[in-house]
Amino acid sequence: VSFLRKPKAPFPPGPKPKPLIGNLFDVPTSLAWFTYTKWRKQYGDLVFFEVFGNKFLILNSLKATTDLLDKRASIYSERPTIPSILLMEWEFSFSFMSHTDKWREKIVSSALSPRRVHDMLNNMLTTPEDFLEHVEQLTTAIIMAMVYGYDIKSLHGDPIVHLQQDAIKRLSEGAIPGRFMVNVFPFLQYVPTWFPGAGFHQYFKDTITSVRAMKQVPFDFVKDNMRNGGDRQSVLRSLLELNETQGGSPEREQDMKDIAGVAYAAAAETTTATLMVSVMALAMHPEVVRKAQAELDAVVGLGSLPGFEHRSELPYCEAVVREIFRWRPITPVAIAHALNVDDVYEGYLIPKGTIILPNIWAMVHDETMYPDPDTFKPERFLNPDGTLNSDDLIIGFGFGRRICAGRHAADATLWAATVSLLATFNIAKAKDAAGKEIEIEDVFLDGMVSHPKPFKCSITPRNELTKQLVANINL
Ligand code: HEM
Repeated sequence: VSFLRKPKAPFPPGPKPKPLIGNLFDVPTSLAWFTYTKWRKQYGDLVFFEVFGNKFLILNSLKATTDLLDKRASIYSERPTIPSILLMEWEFSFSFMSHTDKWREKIVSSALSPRRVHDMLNNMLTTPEDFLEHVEQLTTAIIMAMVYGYDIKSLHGDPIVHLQQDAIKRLSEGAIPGRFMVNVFPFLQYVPTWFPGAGFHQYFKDTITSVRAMKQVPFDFVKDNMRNGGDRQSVLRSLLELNETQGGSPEREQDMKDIAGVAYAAAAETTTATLMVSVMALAMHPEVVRKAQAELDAVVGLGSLPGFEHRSELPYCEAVVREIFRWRPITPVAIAHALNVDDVYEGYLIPKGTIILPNIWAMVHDETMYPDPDTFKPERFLNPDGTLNSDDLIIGFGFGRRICAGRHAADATLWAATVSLLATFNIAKAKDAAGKEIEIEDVFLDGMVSHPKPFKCSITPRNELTKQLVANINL
């Protein structure tokens, strides 16, 4: 009786597909969020497209995203499978996470100890030109302490950091849509290794070795620590102890090793990139630096370091942090969700299996919410009397059941690092030999996590007092 069925609702609007290949030639191969945002003007908040029968839906507004990913979370919370990610054994990272409560209290707060931020300040004083590396070292140290109870002193020569950097580099490269044809034609994974163009087999094989080592070596470290009665707390350790109290299943132990392995990917790279945005935004906006420093001096006092106990008394600094997350989100298209049944929204059919791409970039640049969206303006989060307004949603952390599990840790890290830097250093554009300011290019690199293009800036102690403060911090 299918001919009696009511005609199905149409798909949402989008570029017109060609037979078989669909929109293969319409989809952007780099910096996708700019194209998706352009499509918003043309097609609207929902943009639908197809590539070889795979269906995609771009969500270009916060309303549509909340309506679907939050209010209908029960059907919009799967993750799509990306062939290259499976073939590299990276898939564990996208299919887990219900253990988030354990992360918070004890472990997160000890990993965020002020000592690590102070280490960064100290490094800024000694070699300010390496500021990007100091930022990366801070976030890596925090994550490694949180997940493994493992202390790093430097990014250079640390064996565990090295393993993680290699694995993540391979993930980023391997997941770029156009990098491996196997993502477009999944059947290619079955062609033999000697087949022309099958070089990806070797790449994936090496990646598997790299990913396994990246998970195994720090796991052994935690096990050793537990066996020897060490008292280093960590997420992995508390998961393993939980497993032991429940009878100790080897499969679950394997899962836990995998969960911990994702830490560097999900946590260190994202937080590093956001801190880079922080330094970039401050260097480009001297008036913001001045206002934030004035607030810090009034509340904390020049020559002292801010702590979390000051956070609620620093509304302007809080607005700066919110604006950093908004202005240049480092996960501009979040992480794809997948829909597991047919759904109808606003009169359109969204078919089962559609891959949902939340375009965070379009949402944080929505002029009805954030007028003049490309301008870095912390005031947009303040009431006229200088208190914070109610817009405290950080869109950059994603949505619904899949919202970032580390958002509190990330937010706290960004806050602590940003206000500590502001309290002790002037951050400004660097100058060339002739004394002329070197402009900072507002350019971001492509990837799952979009970093600012490396840039130069000047980081100098505010005065002799803050210089001495930082120099003596660790003594
Ligand atoms: C500024 C830093 C960070 C940003 C911008 C960020 C952003 C995101 C985004 C956009 C998602 C996907 C949300 C969605 O699918 O709707 C996500 C997921 C996730 N994040 Fe973060 N993240 C950051 C830091 C962290 C940190 C520090 C951790 C761990 C300590 C972490 C752990 C995770 C995990 C485990 C998931 C997967 C959640 C799931 O699939 O259920 N992230 N993050």
